[in-house]
Amino acid sequence: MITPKATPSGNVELAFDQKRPAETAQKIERSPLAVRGLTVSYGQKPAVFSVDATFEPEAMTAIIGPNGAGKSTLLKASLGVIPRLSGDVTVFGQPIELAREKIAYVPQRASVDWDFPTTVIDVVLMGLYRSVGLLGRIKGVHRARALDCLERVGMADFSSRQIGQLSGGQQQRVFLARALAQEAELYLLDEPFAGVDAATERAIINVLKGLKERRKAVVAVHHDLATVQAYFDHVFLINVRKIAEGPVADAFTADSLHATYGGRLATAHIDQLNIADSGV
Ligand SMILES: Nc1ncnc2c1ncn2[C@@H]1O[C@H](COP(=O)(O)OP(=O)(O)OP(=O)(O)O)[C@@H](O)[C@H]1O
Repeated sequence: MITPKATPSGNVELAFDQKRPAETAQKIERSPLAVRGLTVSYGQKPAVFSVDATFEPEAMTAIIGPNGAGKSTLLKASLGVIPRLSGDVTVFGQPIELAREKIAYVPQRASVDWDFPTTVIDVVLMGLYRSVGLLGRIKGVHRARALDCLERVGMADFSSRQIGQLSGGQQQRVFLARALAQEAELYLLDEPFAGVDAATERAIINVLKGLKERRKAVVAVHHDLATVQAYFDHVFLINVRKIAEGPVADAFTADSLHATYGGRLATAHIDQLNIADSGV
C-alpha cells in the first residue's frame, strides 16, 4: 500500500478510516458494495490481501490492475462465488447474504461455457428467476421483459439463436441483457469490453451510462487505461492489495498507476494518458 504521503488524494479513504469513523460508517451504509479486510487465497499466496473497498452509489467505477492482480477474485469473493479467508461484505449496510438480489453480475466471457445448448432468450430469462420463481412458469410478461432487455442491447433479432452461434461481442451483449433483466441496484461486470468491436463497446457503455442515469451503480473490471477518464467517475486500483480508491480526478494519477503496475507500465504510456500529476 502506498502511503498517504506518496499519493494523498488516491488514499482518501485510508485517511478517512483512521480519522472519521462515523463518516466511514455512513459511507458503508450508502455503498452498494463495501468490503472490509478481504483476503482470498487459492493456495499459499494470497490473491487478494486485506482489501477494503467502498464502491460508490449512482456512479461508474473501474477496477484497474495488471494481469493476476486479483480483480476477478475481488468480485467473485465479494459475491461468495469463491470462499473468503477473511472479510466482511455488505450491500447498503446489510450483510450480502441478505441482499444478494440487489447485485447483477456479468462474468468474464472467457469463463462461460458457450457450447451449452440454450437460446439467447433463455439466457436472459435466467435473469428473471426471482420473479418467475424456482419452479414457476414463464409467462408472456416475462418473455416481453426479456425481449425488452435484448432490445436495449440491440440483440432482439437474435432471441431464438443458440448462444454458441453468436460472436464474442454479441455474447457479451446477451449477458448484459440478462443482468438488466435482474433490475439490480449494482451491476458488477468483469471485463465487459474484452474482445468486442468498437460498435459493441459503444453500445455497452451507453447501456451502462443509462443505468447510472437511473441512479444505479456500475463497477467494472477494466483494462483499457485510455478510456478510464471518458467512461468512469471513480477508480479502484489493486495489485493484490488496494493501491488507491477515489474519484478519477484524484486517484487515477501517474503515481498510483506506477504503484499499481510497477515497471510493467512505461512512463511514456502514462504520459499519453494526459492525466493529472499528483505533484509528489
Ligand atoms: N481458480 C484458481 N485457482 C488457482 N489460482 C487462481 C484461480 N483463479 C485465479 N487464480 C490466481 O489468483 C491470482 C489472481 O487472479 P485473478 O483472476 O483474480 O486476477 P485478475 O486481476 O482478474 O487478472 P486478469 O486481468 O488476468 O483477468 C492470479 O495469480 C491467478 O493465477
